Amino acid sequence: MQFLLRPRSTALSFVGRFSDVKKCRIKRRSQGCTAPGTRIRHRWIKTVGEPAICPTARQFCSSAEKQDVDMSKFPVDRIRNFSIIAHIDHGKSTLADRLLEMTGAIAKTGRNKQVLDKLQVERERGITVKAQTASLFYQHRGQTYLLNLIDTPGHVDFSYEVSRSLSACQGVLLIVDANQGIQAQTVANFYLAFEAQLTIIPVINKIDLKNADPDRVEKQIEKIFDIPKEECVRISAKFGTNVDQVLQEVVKRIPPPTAKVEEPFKALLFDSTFDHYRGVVANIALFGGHVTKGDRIVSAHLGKMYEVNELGVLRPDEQPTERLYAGQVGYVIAGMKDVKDAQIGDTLYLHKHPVEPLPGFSPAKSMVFAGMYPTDQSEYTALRRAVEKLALNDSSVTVQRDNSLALGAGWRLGFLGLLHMEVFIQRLEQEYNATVIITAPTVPYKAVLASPKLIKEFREEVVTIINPAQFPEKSQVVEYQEPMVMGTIIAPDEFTGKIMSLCLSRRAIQKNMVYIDDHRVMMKYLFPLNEVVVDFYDQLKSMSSGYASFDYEDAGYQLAELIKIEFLLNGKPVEELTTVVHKDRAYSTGKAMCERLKESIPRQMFEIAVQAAIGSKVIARETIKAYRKNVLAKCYGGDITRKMKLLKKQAEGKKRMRLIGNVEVPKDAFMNVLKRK
Ligand SMILES: Nc1nc2c(ncn2[C@@H]2O[C@H](COP(=O)(O)OP(=O)(O)OP(=O)(O)O)[C@@H](O)[C@H]2O)c(=O)[nH]1
Repeated sequence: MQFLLRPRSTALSFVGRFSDVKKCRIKRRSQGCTAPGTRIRHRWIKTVGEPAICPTARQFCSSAEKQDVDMSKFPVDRIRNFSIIAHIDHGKSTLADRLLEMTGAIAKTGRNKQVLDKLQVERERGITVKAQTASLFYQHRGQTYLLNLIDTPGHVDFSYEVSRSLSACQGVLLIVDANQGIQAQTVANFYLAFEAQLTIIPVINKIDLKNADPDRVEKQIEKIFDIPKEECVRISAKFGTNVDQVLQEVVKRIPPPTAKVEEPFKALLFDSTFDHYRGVVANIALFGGHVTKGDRIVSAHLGKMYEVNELGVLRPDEQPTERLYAGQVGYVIAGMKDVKDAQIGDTLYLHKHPVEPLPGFSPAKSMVFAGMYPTDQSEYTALRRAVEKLALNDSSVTVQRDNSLALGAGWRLGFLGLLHMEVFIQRLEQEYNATVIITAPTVPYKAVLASPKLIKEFREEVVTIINPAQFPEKSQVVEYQEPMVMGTIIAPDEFTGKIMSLCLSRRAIQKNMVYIDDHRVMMKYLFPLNEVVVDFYDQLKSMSSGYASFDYEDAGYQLAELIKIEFLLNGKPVEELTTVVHKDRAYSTGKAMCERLKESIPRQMFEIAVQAAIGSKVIARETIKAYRKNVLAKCYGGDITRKMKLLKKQAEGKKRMRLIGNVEVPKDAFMNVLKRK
């Protein structure tokens, strides 16, 4: 029988025999460490059937292979800090597995699969959501090198994770799939690294595939990125082919950090997580000096002082050490109670030795907003706790309290994109057992206000509207603006015509089109964010048989003719259905939503008018017919005046119901209409 355990003294979990680990106590059920079939018994987690697939478990098994290196004497010129970046699924995490194995950080079991993807949602979806750091010791020509690697996510929604990881590095491995070639996120990630002036090593992965064409990919890299093909490394991360060459190139080509141990302590806080027992665990890159357990440190941005309780390196699990030195990447726990205390991009310094803060980086910008409510209001408090905890671990989510007449108390949440939103909700459901109603996503519009009353109310002239219900009327504004994005599409040229008409239908303006090789084109389009946020990528994928890739970046705001559509049930507006659309979409959206509402609301004793309206003008209408109760059923023959009296009474009853707007709308009707299709 095997047990998955979490010893009290360390953050490590491992699989072992009961007798080996009697003294250990489970601290908590750690994220991602529970395999299907795992259940908690007493204070132990017992794995039933399959042994736990806990990645951290395997790493502990390899602890014997860990080298003890005296970091105080470790020369900075033998440190390399680098990130692995690529388009989604091009093999970043698989390469990270091989690098961890080859440097002895984890045991070579043949079963290591995306070891650094620790969250349950990451393992289920097979994608990286959170960047992960690992410190490796590598022997090269008789010398030990310290390699700090950061595995990053590939999806556009998480590119903020990539850019902040790059701030702790001097170089990157740019992975490109030997079969798919350069894709949209390859280009986006290349430019992130290029603009940060990092050394870029192109790595062509999956050369074992039958359809691999590394020559073609090398040509693409030469043409698009202007990197000579001789600089590319060809590997198979899956089978470990040439992976050693990658390590050699890292040592040879990526420069060491310029940090000096003699300088005062100066560190960039580039990532953080929240542990309920120990508070904030901040990942830092040291740009100078050293920090020791017990030191008093200050965060430059907030000016708050903390005492370092624990620090160490990530190998890839936390391994506590006494000190961290210039050039190293590691973690500190310093009694920060809230992730907001650990502002990403902040500079840490020693209490008595203030330093010039590092440039840092701007906070993540929410691209998509949605309302979230408990399915049952009695679960509000539990859900509030879950949202707070999860938001602590994901500082790129913005949370504001919100109230809805139909759905009760809830929140308006801001996300970096739709996948980010889905991942957040999946984590709420899986990690906190919460069930929620999520409203239709909307993008942040801007309105330049004309009405002095509104300016006073909002306390500014240009307001950002994240809740369509608060969208100001046209008469009250000078103009509306909508967020724009610069989209990059890469696809085989046979699909160019179809893609162009799809983009046109999404109000996009073509900016550029180049051939990246004989058969593939790269197109640049300026899109309104609203047009790409929901289903654009799905449509693009299906029309190109899965061959097109898409990425976008923020491109500011543009003037737009926007219209607020309200939905009414028997004349009463339903606030949470209010939608903002471009004027050209108003009629089609109004009609489609009315039809969906009609399908979702059951027939009642009176007729229900479902209307879409722009101001006082109704633009679409559906009618839900009443059940006609036969009040005359018991009147056989008889007096006509009696029949008329009964029918009049029934009509009055219906009128009264309509008048008080007593439409019974089942909760799932809202969900059906609000939910994205
Ligand atoms: N045949 C083959 N498959 C590979 C190779 N490297 C990775 N894969 C497979 O490609 C898929 C994606 O690999 P990942 O390592 O998860 O890719 P990733 O870039 O980390 O993905 P994201 O984190 O989601 O962006 C997995 O099914 C891997 O097994 C390789 O060298 N050869």
